[in-house]
Amino acid sequence: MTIVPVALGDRSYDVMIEAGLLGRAGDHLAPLARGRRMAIVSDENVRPHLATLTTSLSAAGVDSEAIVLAPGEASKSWATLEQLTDQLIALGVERGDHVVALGGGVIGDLVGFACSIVKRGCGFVQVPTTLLAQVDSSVGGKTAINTRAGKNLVGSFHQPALVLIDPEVLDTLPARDLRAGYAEVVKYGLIDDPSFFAWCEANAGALLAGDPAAREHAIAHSVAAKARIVAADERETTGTRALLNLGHTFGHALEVEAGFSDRLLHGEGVAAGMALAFGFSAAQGIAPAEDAERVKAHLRAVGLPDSAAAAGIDADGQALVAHMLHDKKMDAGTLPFLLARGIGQTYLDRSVDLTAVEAFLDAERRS
Ligand SMILES: NC(=O)c1ccc[n+]([C@@H]2O[C@H](COP(=O)([O-])OP(=O)(O)OC[C@H]3O[C@@H](n4cnc5c(N)ncnc54)[C@H](O)[C@@H]3O)[C@@H](O)[C@H]2O)c1
Ligand SMILES: O=C(O)C(=O)C[C@@H](O)[C@H](O)[C@H](O)COP(=O)(O)O
Ligand SMILES: [Zn+2]
Repeated sequence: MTIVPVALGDRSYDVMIEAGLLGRAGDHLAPLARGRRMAIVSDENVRPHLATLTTSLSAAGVDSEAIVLAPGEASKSWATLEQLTDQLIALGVERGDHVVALGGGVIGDLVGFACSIVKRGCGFVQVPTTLLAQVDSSVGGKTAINTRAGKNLVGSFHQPALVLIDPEVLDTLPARDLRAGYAEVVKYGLIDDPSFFAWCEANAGALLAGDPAAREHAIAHSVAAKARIVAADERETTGTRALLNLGHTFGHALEVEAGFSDRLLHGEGVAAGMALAFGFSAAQGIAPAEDAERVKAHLRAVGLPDSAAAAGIDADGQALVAHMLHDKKMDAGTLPFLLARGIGQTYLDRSVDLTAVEAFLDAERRS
């Protein structure tokens, strides 16, 4: 088993990664159950894994009750949050209990947020079942729902008590969702790890084909990178954690245009967003054009969108920049952007001219 510690003082926890771990999850969850019934929140598509988890819990002497929600980004909403908090309260969840979030990033973000407000905060455990959730969303404690105005605009920081990752659950994940999650893997290479980006170029095929060694390496490497960044800047106050937002200012604007629907998955928006961040950096003379082209070429090679058009979004620069003004990185009326001096050289630029961003997006749209 690989164990990655997330060092956050009295909020520290471990991320355990091991093939087949879901079938043994009960052993790790029993101490958190304190002899009480555990609530598990999941979605319809995850039912086969829910059965494995409940069996493992009962073998460890823990009773459980499942709440199964509708799948998809639309569940990160006020309506589903209200329904879920009512259900958790009806189940008698106490502050000292730990609710299990079994699913992708949607379940993890929603359940984490619900657990941060039910009874003013109860515990939770992340058992991520998508590549995206295993490499990114289950670690770090960002929780949220979407609002009409934008992505993740209402939420909290609420750390899980434990993260259990079983790479084998990815065997049932549809190829499109696997690819979308892969965008967040590539992100770690582009942020500050050029040799990991080179590893991605060489191994993406094997990883996306389900090769266990490639999959486990990508998960463990990504989790370690995320744990390091989160430990350095838990609440995104110094600029370090903002690096994890590479591609997201552009990507979230594309997601708003798509109406948080299956038309554009989060990872697809991030892929297009990273291509745009590199394209803009190159257009401004900050990054070499070859690096921006290399990023786009890799995204295309794995079937991810490398532009707004490839993501199926036809919106002008003004409309996209208007969405960006709701970004949570806004600071005293200016919008800091994640730009890059090259592959593995991402930085937070606080002096980006939004009219230049608009012009760049309009030129891209015409090209
Ligand atoms: N909190 C964070 O730090 C963070 C980081 C990245 C992304 N996110 C959020 O995560 C969300 C995207 O997460 P996602 O890509 O996991 O999407 P998701 O949770 O919608 O899961 C994708 C699809 O896979 C299905 N699924 C999940 N596990 C499965 C399995 N093992 N087998 C078969 N089907 C399975 C789901 O039902 C869904 O249809 C977005 O809302 C994004 O904003 C949060
Ligand atoms: O954990 C982080 O910090 C991230 O930024 C990870 C992102 O991949 C994730 O999509 C996150 O939810 C975006 O954060 P937001 O603050 O822009 O909503
Ligand atoms: Zn993301």
